[in-house]
Amino acid sequence: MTEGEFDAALDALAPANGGAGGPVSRPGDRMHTHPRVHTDADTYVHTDTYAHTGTHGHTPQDTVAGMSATCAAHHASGSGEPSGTGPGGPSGTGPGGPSGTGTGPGGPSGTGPGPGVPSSPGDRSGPAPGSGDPARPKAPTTSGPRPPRPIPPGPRAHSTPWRTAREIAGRAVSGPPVPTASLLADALGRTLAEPLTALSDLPSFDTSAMDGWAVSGPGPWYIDRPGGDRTTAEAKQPTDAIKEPADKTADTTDTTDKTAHDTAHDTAHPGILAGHAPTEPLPDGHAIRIATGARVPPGATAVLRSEHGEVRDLADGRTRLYAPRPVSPGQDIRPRGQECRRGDQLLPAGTLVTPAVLGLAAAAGYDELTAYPRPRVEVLVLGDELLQHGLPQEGRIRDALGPMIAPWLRALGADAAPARHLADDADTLYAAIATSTAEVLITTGGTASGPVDHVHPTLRRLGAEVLVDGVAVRPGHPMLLARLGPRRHLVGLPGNPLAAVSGLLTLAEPLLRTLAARRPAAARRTPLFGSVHGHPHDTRLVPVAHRDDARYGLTAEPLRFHGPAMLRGIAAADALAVVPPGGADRGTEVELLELPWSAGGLTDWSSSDGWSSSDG
Ligand SMILES: Nc1nc2c(c(=O)[nH]1)N[C@H]1C(S)=C(S)[C@@H](COP(=O)(O)OP(=O)(O)OC[C@H]3O[C@@H](n4cnc5c(N)ncnc54)[C@H](O)[C@@H]3O)O[C@H]1N2
Ligand code: MOO
Repeated sequence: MTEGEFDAALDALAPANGGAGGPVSRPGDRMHTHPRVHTDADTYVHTDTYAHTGTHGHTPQDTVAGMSATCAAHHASGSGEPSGTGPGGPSGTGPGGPSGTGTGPGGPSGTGPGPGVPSSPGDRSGPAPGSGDPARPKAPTTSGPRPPRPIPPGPRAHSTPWRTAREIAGRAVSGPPVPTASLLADALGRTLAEPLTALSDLPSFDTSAMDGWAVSGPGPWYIDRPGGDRTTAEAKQPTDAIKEPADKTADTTDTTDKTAHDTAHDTAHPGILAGHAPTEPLPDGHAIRIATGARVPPGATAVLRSEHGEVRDLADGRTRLYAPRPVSPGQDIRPRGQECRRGDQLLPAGTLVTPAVLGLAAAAGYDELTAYPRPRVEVLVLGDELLQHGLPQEGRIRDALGPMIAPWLRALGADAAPARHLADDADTLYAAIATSTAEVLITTGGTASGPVDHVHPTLRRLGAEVLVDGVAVRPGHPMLLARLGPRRHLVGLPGNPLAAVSGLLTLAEPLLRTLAARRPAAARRTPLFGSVHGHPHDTRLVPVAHRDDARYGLTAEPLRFHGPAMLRGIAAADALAVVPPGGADRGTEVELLELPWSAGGLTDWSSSDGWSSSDG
């Protein structure tokens, strides 16, 4: 069955099942919404496959999240990967015993390894379906007795609830290291360790807000030149005329109207420019041309914009500046200290240094900022099958994680060196971890229990303390977190690319956040544009895109191509939706994990500071 045929089949199913998912056919890469299906076993195809085969059964999940087992099976067979007949043996033979033995996620503290952080009250990855969590939709009713569900092997037995895992990662270190001073440019993406206090008044002098004339008192005004030579700007005007006291009652019969433009753009007499030294006081009744940002001379009472002034040659040969509209005192002058006085706190400690903060700091007189250093992170990409160039071929695939993980870590505030590629060799991995000087090591792949999955044995060999060993989240459940030593940690990301993203956001992000003293992103909840099926026990992270909806306003639209081995969905996503066990219907508000580039966050991912593991 082709992708299109599969989608058509799902569309056809929707009305038959009650169409709970809203519209079923939309353009683009959006995931189709699907009816809630009738049996618990059918609700989450991925896990069912797991349960029946004792091995991973990704294929249905790779295609569409919320779909019936029937469709999934069709799709799986159409895609060339058998459904439910994996190497793990016949249905129901997976190790782990029946469900309900207390190994499911979400129990009281102690179900996860490590420090035993209790589940947060809102942790919905905890109890098994149907256990009365009011926030979770009820499990669909079944038509007959349900056979016991075998527990899948491996990490499942140790799975830490998703929220608990995040809390453990966030508390794995007590706080950031000692702050350091750095040049402004180097502080980007770091967190201020001290309040940003104004080193100067801002503005530090009375400033013209507009190009025009600084004027003193009511008009009309004689026009001066800067530099103390009090002459008119107009060559025709006798010098002595402007040395006379201003005569506000003089005959103002025009002979010629010069437009303001003519005068304002007289480059021979540009007036007071930004950056110029202070000028003499401006006497009452006088005006002087001034540029935006220039110091307003003492005595000036307002700035008249060039487009609001009229320079007229009078019958008596004099030239005067007129303001057809009333000029209010202080108009278009930014008084000294308008934004802040020296010593004012501009930003509190704990502020993320964004480009705007750099600008403010520079404006306020800073050359350096005291901020927490970026955590130094090393990425080790494992897998002999990985190619770094060219087309996938002969069973080998391109490394998708090396190019992705290091810049993503930088966006999370880390100083990540370019990824290193290691052969699938236990001693190589051991040496790389043992000799690394990084505060955080990230490995990709090798977390499961295959013949060349060396991460667990290597951590044992290193005597590491495993804080999280498997998380009740899909994809990515084999992810792990280990303490290698004081303030040295390792996050093991699963090799499947979207599973690695899940691990990055579940374990690496909270750890790096604490190390970098970054504040957690404000929790954001958004209604789902379409239904998403849930895993029976585990939290799901599903790529979503923001989408306007007539009924719900801004919604999160689940995207297709969200299987563990796929990046197509996440690459088009704005966020990952946190789907609780049991799933969520259209319109249900779900928590979103915003992606750094869509959250308005800082995406300082371009380069590292150039450190390598040989640095001290
Ligand atoms: N018996 C079991 N087998 C597996 C389980 C399990 O519970 N029991 N879990 C499955 C799940 S879920 C995942 S996720 C993976 C995790 O596997 P590893 O972390 O050991 O990763 P690998 O086996 O090395 O690779 C898995 C998959 O990902 C591809 N890969 C690896 N690195 C990259 C990369 N840098 N770029 C692109 N793709 C990569 C690799 O070729 C494999 O296809 O284990 C399941 N198995
Ligand atoms: O399928 Mo795994 O869930 O990629 O972690």
